[in-house]
Amino acid sequence: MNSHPFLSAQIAPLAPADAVVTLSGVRRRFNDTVALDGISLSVRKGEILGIIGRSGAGKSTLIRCLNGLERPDSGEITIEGKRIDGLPERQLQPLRRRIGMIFQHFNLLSAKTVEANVALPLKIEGLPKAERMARARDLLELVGLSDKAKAYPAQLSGGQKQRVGIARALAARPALLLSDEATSALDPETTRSILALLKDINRKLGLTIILITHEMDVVRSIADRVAVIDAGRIVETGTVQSVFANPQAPITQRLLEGSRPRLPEHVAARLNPAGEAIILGVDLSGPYGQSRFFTDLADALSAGASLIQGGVEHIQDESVGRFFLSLPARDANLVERVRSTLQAGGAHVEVLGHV
Ligand SMILES: Nc1ncnc2c1ncn2[C@@H]1O[C@H](COP(=O)(O)OP(=O)(O)OP(=O)(O)O)[C@@H](O)[C@H]1O
Repeated sequence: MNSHPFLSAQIAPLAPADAVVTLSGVRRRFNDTVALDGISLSVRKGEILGIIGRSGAGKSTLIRCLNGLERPDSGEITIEGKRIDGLPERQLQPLRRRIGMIFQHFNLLSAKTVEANVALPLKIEGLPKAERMARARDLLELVGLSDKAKAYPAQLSGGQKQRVGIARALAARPALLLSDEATSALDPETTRSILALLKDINRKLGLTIILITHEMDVVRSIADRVAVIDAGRIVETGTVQSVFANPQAPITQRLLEGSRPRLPEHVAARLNPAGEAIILGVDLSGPYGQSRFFTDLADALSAGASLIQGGVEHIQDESVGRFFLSLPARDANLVERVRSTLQAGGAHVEVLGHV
């Protein structure tokens, strides 16, 4: 469900019983800059939440508050039911181990082998060598790098380095994996393979993942839910399909611009409050987009509507579509019939203007 852009940041949602992470009214300012302006959200066990926003929106500050590197000025942060805001450093350390992190530039130690990098968090924990090496071997198998255990980071590709980063992040069996722009430095094909690996690990281990990114495609391919952050506030949350099908906040619409059909420029430039043709924007998601919509669309086209532009795509297992139709403004009955039929099917229909 989409939340109202102006309410979501201020009203703390009730945390679900199986929440791994809960933030409530988290604020952080740096002198005159408000980096986080009352962030409230929770992440359920086994969920993948994508947090997306432009540069400067507050993503890094949010991550740093989650892993205890930054303290909020006010508000509460709970990880697995324990308040972490305001804890002294000594008490933060064991809680920090409950959070695995992967980074854009991998942060591997170049002088250590792949298996030593993976086993490092366990060495810090004081696990005996045989146990940590056995765990490193299991993790390297999980990420498909068993044959690189003795290699050094410089001998690996970017995608392989990130696989090592993922294995290392999982070493201490974290409750939460934080991914900070983990695919931003990778090419599209490698990005897809890393995202598929994260989804696979999420399913196999039931691992909760927060993905911080500025790329909608990352969110689209693996997140269950998305939270859009802008100027330190959550301006929109919802399932990935609902946010892609019908983005509410202007910033979400801008972030999605490149990945959804748009009204052609020459039509958009001529939009007016009055004119011969009414332009409708139609957003749909779910089963309606798979069959009945096209029957209804064909009926509308044969009755006098024209299709300007549009398409349907699959987001994970659900179809999401966006279409632009033009209808003769003088035929009010037709306009109303098309509108009510599409709405009855579950589409969101909006009059964008006239040309
Ligand atoms: N230590 C700091 N001192 C002063 N201002 C800061 C500090 N850290 C962050 N800010 C400011 O807070 C705001 C949010 O910054 P933040 O780094 O969290 O954004 P971001 O979404 O992670 O951006 P990017 O995607 O570019 O990394 C920005 O205006 C930034 O300049």
